[in-house]
Order: sequence, then structure tokens, then C-alpha cells
Amino acid sequence: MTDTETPEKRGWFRRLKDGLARTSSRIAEGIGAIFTKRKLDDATLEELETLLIQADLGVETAEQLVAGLRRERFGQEVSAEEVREHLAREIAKILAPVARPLVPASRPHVVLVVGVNGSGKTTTIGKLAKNWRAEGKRVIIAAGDTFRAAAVEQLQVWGERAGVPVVSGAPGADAAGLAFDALTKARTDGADILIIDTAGRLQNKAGLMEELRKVVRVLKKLDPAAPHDCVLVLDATVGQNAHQQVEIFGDMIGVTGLAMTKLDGTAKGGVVVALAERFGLPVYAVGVGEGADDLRSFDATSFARGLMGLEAMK
Ligand SMILES: Nc1nc2c(ncn2[C@@H]2O[C@H](COP(=O)(O)OP(=O)(O)OP(=O)(O)O)[C@@H](O)[C@H]2O)c(=O)[nH]1
Repeated sequence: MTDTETPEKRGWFRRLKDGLARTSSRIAEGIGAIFTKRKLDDATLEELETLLIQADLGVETAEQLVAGLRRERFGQEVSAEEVREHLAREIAKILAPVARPLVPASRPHVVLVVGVNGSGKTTTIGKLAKNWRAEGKRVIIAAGDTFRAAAVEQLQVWGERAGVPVVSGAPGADAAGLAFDALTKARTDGADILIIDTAGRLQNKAGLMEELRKVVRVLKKLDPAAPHDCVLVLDATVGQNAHQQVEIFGDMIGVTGLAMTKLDGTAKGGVVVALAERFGLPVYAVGVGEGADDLRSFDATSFARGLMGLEAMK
């Protein structure tokens, strides 16, 4: 049995594929409608380009994908299946450089998690903690969105479930102070990873920027290399708005990688490809549901095939 055929991996591919169904059915149906016994000509290629742009893959990526297909097959009869296979291969090539897992390299490895409220930050932190715990790593979570009692409670629930301590402060406590205490504890306890939740009130951009920068400044007092990673959690249902969020948080604090959530709730899953092409930031994880097992590291081929509604590679 090859690595790609393990039952565990198959199970995840099925969930990923099902999660991407809204996006992939739109793409597959569109391609099916365009390529019914038709030669690959200018008109079909233009229709395909429009379809890919509508699926949020981005204008440049759509142009590039269509140009590749034109080079290889112009004037020939192609089936919808062949087009999907071709696109999946090319999309996998675009995604391969960004499919990098978050590998803790320092001890404690400090991961700051940022993103707008509701993007799935809390859930993603819970899932990451659980996955790392399952690998035998010692994890601590800091509930840094101190103004939102619900976020703190939710993290505590995830923490209890995963057997991970959650450091929290009084409501409204200084987030930077909490981060300092959490890193001190992580060092004392010999933790491998400290995950820090942060506020996501984008309505008050200046205040948020100040808060996040202060957290970083304070962490650096204890470890000049911290935070070792800054993960931006993006809700895939926002589609093209995700670009703006990468820019905003990138300017505010510097983003080292992305986690894409809620791919199951949208037909805009193609945005992952557009982001990869535009920013080249690693995609550490993708989420396709609310459950603990619905977040995994990102695999370029699986994602590309899921996006095209194709089965896993044999
Ligand atoms: N369908 C689906 N729902 C998700 C996914 N990830 C998170 N959610 C849900 O999205 C909602 C918001 O997630 P939270 O984790 O609370 O988001 P947050 O960014 O921490 O938001 P605040 O707590 O409001 O700051 C919750 O109901 C989650 O269960 C996902 O991959 N798929």
C-alpha cells in the first residue's frame, strides 16, 4: 500500500472532497457544459476562463491555466474529464510551493494566530492543539482575545478536550501581559508549542494594530525570535476579500502562513489558488467542517483534485 492509499488518508480525502463539493460542482458542471463534443477553440477557452474567474481562482491564475490548455490542446477535441484532469495537474503545480506544514522548530515554538472575528480562529487553534497533542507534543494555549468571554470559554472547552492547558486572564485583561505570562509558563513547563489567540476587531484597525504589535514586542523581551510563526486564519466564504485581509494583517504584523477555514460552506474555494499565486504564503492547514478532525495540513494534489471534483490519485 502506498502512502497515498492508507485508509486514514483516503478518509481525509473523502472529507476534503465532500467539503469542496460546493466549489467543485460549480466548476465541474460549468466545464461539462462548455466541453460537450466541442473542439478547443477561442470561444471555449474564453468561457473556461470566465468560469475559473467566477470560481474565485483569480484573473491571472485563470489566464495562466487557460493559456496552458491552449498550448497543449488547441484545435483538438477534448472531453470535460480531460480538461478537469489537466486543470487539476496545473493547479497542483501552483499549490505545491505553498503546501508546507507548520513545523515547530524552536522550543517553545510560539505561534501567534490572527484573523478577523468569526473567521474560525478559536476553532482552528483548538484543532491545531489537538493535532499536536496527538503527536505527543506539549502544547499551551493563551486566550489572548481577552475582551470576548465567549472566545475564552470556547478555547477552554477545546483545551479540556485536547488535554491542553489554557492560560486566560480577567475579562479585558491586557493581551500583551497575558502573552508574557503564557510564554513564561510555556518555558517553565517545558512546552513544545505555545499558541496565542488574538483579538480580531478590524473595525478598530489602529487599536488592533497597536494591541498586536504590543503582544509581539512583549514576547520578544523573553525570546527575540518570538513569535516564530504568525498564522492568519481566513474564512474561505469571504472569497476575494481574503486578499485584502492578507494585506491588512501582513502590514500590521507580518504573516508567515495561512489557515483556510469553512471551505465546506462556500463555492469560493478557488480563492486558495488565487492567494497562493499572489502571495506565495504557506498554507498550513485547511478546514472543511466544525469537528476536531476537519482540519488538516494542506496537500497540493489532494486539494487540486478535490477542487475539480476528481477522485484521489491512484
Ligand atoms: N463549516 C465550518 N465551520 C467552521 C469551520 N471552522 C470554524 N467554523 C465555525 O465558524 C464559527 C466561528 O468560528 P470561531 O472559531 O468561533 O471563530 P473566531 O475567529 O474565533 O471568531 P470569534 O470567536 O468570533 O473571534 C464557529 O461556529 C465554528 O464552529 C470550518 O472549517 N467549517
